[in-house]
Amino acid sequence: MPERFLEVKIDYRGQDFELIPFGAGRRICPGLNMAHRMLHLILGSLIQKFDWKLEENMKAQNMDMDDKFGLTLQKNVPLKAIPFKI
Ligand code: HEM
Repeated sequence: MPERFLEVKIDYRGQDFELIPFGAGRRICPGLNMAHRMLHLILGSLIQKFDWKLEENMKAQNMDMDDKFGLTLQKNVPLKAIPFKI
């Protein structure tokens, strides 16, 4: 639910410990600014240039959305999204 971050003023640059995708403190990711710029471009390009489908016989409503316990949240069963050019 990415929309849970809309309207929320959480700093992702290592100030609010409820969200630290780049770590925090002295060893914080030095690529943070570059990643922040690139991510929007990459994600935007993937959405604009391709349509996406699930594996054969897989329906969105049957997708396994369970997660694994750990330091970061990972899907229990990896999502295989197949791009096809528009
Ligand atoms: C979405 C993209 C990225 C994420 C989520 C990410 C996340 C992280 C995290 C969590 C750490 C560990 C920080 C810590 O120990 O507190 C880290 C370290 C590091 N990242 Fe990134 N990173 C990203 C992109 C990049 C990019 C684009 C570069 C370089 C161009 C980069 C270079 C590094 C380096 C060199 C370290 C080691 C820093 C150190 O140990 O002092 N990262 N990153």
